[in-house]
Amino acid sequence: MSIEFENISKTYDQAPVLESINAEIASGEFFAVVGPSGCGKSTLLRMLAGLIDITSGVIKINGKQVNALPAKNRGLTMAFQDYALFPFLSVEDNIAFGLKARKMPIEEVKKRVDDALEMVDLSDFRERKPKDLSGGQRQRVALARAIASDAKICLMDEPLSNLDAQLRARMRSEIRGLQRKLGLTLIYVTHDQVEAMTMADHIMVLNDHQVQQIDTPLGIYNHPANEFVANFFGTPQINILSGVYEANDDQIVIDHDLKLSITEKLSRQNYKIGIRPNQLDFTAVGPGKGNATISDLSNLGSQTIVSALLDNGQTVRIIKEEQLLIDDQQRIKIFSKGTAFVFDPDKKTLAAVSLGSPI
Ligand SMILES: Nc1ncnc2c1ncn2[C@@H]1O[C@H](COP(=O)(O)OP(=O)(O)OP(=O)(O)O)[C@@H](O)[C@H]1O
Repeated sequence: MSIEFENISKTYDQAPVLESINAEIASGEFFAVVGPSGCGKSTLLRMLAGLIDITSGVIKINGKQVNALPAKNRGLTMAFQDYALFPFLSVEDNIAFGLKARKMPIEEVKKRVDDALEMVDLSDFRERKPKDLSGGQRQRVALARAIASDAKICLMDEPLSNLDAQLRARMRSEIRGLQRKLGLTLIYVTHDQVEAMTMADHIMVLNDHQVQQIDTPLGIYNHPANEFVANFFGTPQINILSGVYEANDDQIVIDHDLKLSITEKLSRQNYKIGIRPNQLDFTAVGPGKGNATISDLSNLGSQTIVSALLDNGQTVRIIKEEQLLIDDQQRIKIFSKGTAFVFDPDKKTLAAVSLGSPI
């Protein structure tokens, strides 16, 4: 089942929350919606579910406008962060409720409930009432209910937010596997860029009431539409540095060792440059040499994240794929080994450029 958002806007008490949202979601696609808290992710999902009104625009499911269709007739299933479970029903009855209501044969209901309970690790909790569960367990019941459903569109709003890291990692791949197997169209709201990157076919990035970019995970990482998107994806965060365009040499100069060769002519003098921490490297040098001083080291086991202060006052983060033992305050020479992004003053991406070799 495909989904289309056509010029969807939403205002609450005249305050805009979403402006002119356009997106097409293909049948069987895993579509993640990401953005910072309050950017309107849940609002978009709730409009699609039919739980709140659309201020203007059209939502289509399988090519048919559904603006006025009641939630229960939209053929969707939902696992929302606060989606209420029936307090008087046991865990298994909560999961089976919708299936029984649709007159599914009882053996089929039992199988689906069993499979779903196993998947979310709650087989031993089937008799319990929601009040006797932890927050994370309740969330898993809501997830199991969505998994067991036979709807072809599934909406999930931060479904893994209350789970511990291990279970969350397992659930990510279980949900992804199940979505593929059943051919579900899955709209998945999260503020977690890693979740979106690892699970989705396409990602919609929302901010400032608007769509910033819709692309594949690698498309977003490799070709961010603007500074916001570049900042949102990637751990540790991309470095945003100031550079000056020198028209004579067609270069953007960050400092005397960090220069970007630019093929296209740029008109303005000052630019923001985005360089991912894995696109920088350094060598240790003697006192008074190089272009930066190490200010902090975080050893993560297989990697080391290094913070360094460039002599011109800008701070950069660099990832080394090794356990690095080096002194704080060590002088280093930073150089580049890959691509960078040049942002114009409106924060749009002008170009992805190759960094010049060290001089
Ligand atoms: N019923 C309402 N009346 C007025 N404003 C609302 C209402 N519901 C949500 N909002 C506002 O709309 C904006 C978007 O809220 P929404 O819940 O969609 O954001 P979100 O991106 O899902 O955030 P989070 O990640 O924190 O859940 C917020 O500023 C919120 O305060």
